[in-house]
Amino acid sequence: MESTMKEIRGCDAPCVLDMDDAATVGGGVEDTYGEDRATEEQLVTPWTVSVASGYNLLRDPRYNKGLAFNERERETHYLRGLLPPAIVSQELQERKIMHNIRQYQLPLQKYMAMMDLQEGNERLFYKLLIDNVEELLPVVYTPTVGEACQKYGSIFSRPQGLYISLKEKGKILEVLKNWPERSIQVIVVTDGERILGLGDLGCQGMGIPVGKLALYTALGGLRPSACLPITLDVGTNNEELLNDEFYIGLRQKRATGQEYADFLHEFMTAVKQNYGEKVLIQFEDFANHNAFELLARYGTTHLVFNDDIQGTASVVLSGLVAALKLVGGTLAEHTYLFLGAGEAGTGIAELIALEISRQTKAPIEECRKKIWLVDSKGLIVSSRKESLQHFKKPWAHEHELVGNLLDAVNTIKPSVLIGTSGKGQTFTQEVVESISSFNERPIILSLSNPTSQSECTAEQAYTWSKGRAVFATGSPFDPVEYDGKIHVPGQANNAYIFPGFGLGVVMSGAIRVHDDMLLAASEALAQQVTQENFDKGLIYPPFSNIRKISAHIAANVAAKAYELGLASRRPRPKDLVKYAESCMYSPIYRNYR
Ligand SMILES: NC(=O)C1=CN([C@@H]2O[C@H](COP(=O)(O)OP(=O)(O)OC[C@H]3O[C@@H](n4cnc5c(N)ncnc54)[C@H](OP(=O)(O)O)[C@@H]3O)[C@@H](O)[C@H]2O)C=CC1
Ligand SMILES: CC(=O)C(=O)O
Ligand SMILES: [Mg+2]
Repeated sequence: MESTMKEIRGCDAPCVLDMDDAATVGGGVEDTYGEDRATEEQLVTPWTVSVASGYNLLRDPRYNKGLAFNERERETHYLRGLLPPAIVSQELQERKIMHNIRQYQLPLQKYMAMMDLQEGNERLFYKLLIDNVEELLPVVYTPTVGEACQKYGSIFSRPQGLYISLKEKGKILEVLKNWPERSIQVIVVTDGERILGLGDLGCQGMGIPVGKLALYTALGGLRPSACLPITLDVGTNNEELLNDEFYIGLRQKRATGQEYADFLHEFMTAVKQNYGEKVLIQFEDFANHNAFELLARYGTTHLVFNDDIQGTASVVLSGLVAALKLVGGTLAEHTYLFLGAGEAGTGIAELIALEISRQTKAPIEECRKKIWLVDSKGLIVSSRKESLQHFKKPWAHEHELVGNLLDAVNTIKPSVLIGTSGKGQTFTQEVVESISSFNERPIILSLSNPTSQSECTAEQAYTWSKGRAVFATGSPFDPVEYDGKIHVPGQANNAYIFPGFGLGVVMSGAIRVHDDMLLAASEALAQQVTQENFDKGLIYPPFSNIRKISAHIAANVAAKAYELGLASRRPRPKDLVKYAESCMYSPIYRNYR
């Protein structure tokens, strides 16, 4: 087919796609905002495009290069006198900033230095993050981002992302138009009600979408300008914040019921109207009483993905598949016990059951019986069914009541113990010793974030299991020496999945997320674990290879989207891994004419 080609947004290198994908108006220019179609009575936003130079260029994070502007650029862009004479390379700038960041004692100081850099020189920020990912991930992401959200009001200097509060009800579309970028591919949105395991942080949850999207770019190669962090401020029930003079959000209790639903619906409608069908909307850190409903309600009309339910499930399934190489057996031959039956817990449980069903051809209802969950009231069993939230009901198996985790471990005798409770120190010595007494190599995952909420520490897991646990955590822990051997805990965090998953969705032009795409992401991640990793007890590959890993995840996800008929970008690239790599944003400075 003869097709007109154009550059795909979000691709650093020119990528080829079919012009038929883009809605065009006369003259071939996209009328994304309907300005050309607007009647005289309709209001339009007066967008202008200008070339930055001089002082404005130095103040524009996207184009600022600091002392890396060369002589010619300083001349042609009116920078003479605005910079000292030295010209330095991006590499030297990177070394200097890393040196400075390492001087800070407190993680929060490092976080603030990174945020300053992001707001001052975007490419340098991403170069640092990509080149030093293992060192800086805990700074811009969990655990430090949790502390940053708790103190967001005090450390707030310049706004990041888009704040949409109840005050903007009826005007959400207009608010979206205030955002300076027009070609958005991924939105991460929160309402701040369940920020990590820290509870309701209201409007201060903004640190999470900002951090997640920084990872979309650094780890997954999505262009920064294509990423939009959004916080929906529907109030907060956190009394401490409501009484905090530095709190930055609405001082009112959370909207609920119809008011909440209408507000969210206006938001979802406005996003589609403004950015089209193919913007990926990632729900993040919503409380479970809204999260499941939002996913179900918008899963058939919008391109939505819940990171806490789906991304976490995909990363944990991958870790379990890899762990089988260390402990033996098939997924179906293991018994699983969760502490925590919310978004993460039931999301993971369902994907494990789905994969077991796929492997064994047994009905999913049968496969679920291998999986048990404990919530704050004890083991989830059939006699509790009536009072359970809907997402727990499939896990209410026949069993007598069991009141606590230790008794559940002793009764169920799991080989895999997974913590998704948001409560720290709940995998006690007795619990770890018990599971280690009937498993040669128990699999123990303490997924709750941040570090303070981890169900147990790495040191506790290895010591109490006498070095036998296959162990991973949601937030990073240092390696532990036990009995003369170094044990390296992996980081079981959805950060392995969502950046590559998002890239796969965007590059294939997928119009919906399907469970099989989560399985494809999971499978691709598990394939990246090497023998060298296994030898250290790792069930995840190191983050230092994450861009390569993300390209493989993206390719597998895109391949599945094509197979399912959900991909709209034609023609399908032959080599999806190469294509994914070619689409990735590079933070290297550009030369300006
Ligand atoms: N590593 C990763 O990639 C990810 C980690 N997480 C972490 O997982 C944690 C949970 O998140 P999420 O599932 O969304 O939260 P939810 O609020 O949806 O679920 C929490 C669950 O834990 C249960 N629970 C709370 N306290 C206890 C307790 N003391 N004993 C037993 N059960 C308890 C709750 O019980 P009840 O229902 O009775 O209230 C609920 O079922 C958070 O810390 C989050 O940071 C989340 C996503 C990804
Ligand atoms: C990692 C993550 O998404 C969470 O803890 O909520
Ligand atoms: Mg989350």
